[in-house]
Amino acid sequence: MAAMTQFFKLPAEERAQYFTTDHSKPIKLFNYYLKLEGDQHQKEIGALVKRLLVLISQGLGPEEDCLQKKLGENPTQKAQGNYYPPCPDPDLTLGLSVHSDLNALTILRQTEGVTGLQVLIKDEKWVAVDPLPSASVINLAIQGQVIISVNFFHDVTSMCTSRRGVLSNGRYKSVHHRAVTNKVEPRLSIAMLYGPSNTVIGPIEDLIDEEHPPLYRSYKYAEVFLKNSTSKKEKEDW
Ligand SMILES: O=C(O)CCC(=O)C(=O)O
Ligand SMILES: [Fe+2]
Repeated sequence: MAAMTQFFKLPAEERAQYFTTDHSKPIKLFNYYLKLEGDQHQKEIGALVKRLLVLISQGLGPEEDCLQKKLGENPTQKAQGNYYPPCPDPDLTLGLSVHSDLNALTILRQTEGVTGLQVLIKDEKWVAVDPLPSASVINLAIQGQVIISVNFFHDVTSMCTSRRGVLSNGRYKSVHHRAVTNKVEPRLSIAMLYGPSNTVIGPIEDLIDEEHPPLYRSYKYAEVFLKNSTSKKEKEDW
């Protein structure tokens, strides 16, 4: 968090050297993606991701590595830093507009003591997911739309679920969420995005039968979400 805060305090010209729309660059300033590699933190995240995937797989019923297998041999792992300076009139703008994450799961760290993240729950209500000390927010897109807070040592401490027609549109996306700003405090969040590379996304075979047919067609992840050439409109129509 400290390194990312320093980064966003750099003069704009210095940050500008990282600006690129080339998605193959390991460091890019665009949606502020930074690739994490090889440090202790990444190992902790890897262990947390594995544990979560096993727990979810167990909850679903089949083998405990079924989700890990679904994500393929080389799952992608990226970090996105979001910096929200104080805003004189927070009612006029959002820090990050409403969206769904397009990966399998997101682990989010937020500045302690500063509210910002909100999720959309039933009846179109926005609910704040405030930072808990030493906790991360886990945003899942695997089987539905669930936000879990876990502490960093992997005990699930609280769970706030929001179900808005889970997988009703057959997409591989998380709960709708957004970030609001406030007048006083700057806020930083780091989202660790963990997802498939170019594997085929579809239901786990053990969970489908004649009574429970697939609700959507299988597709290659990269085909739909990662191609820069795919327009927003085409993605929505898909
Ligand atoms: O700043 C936040 O809490 C939200 C970040 C987020 O949704 C994202 O990076 O995808
Ligand atoms: Fe997000």
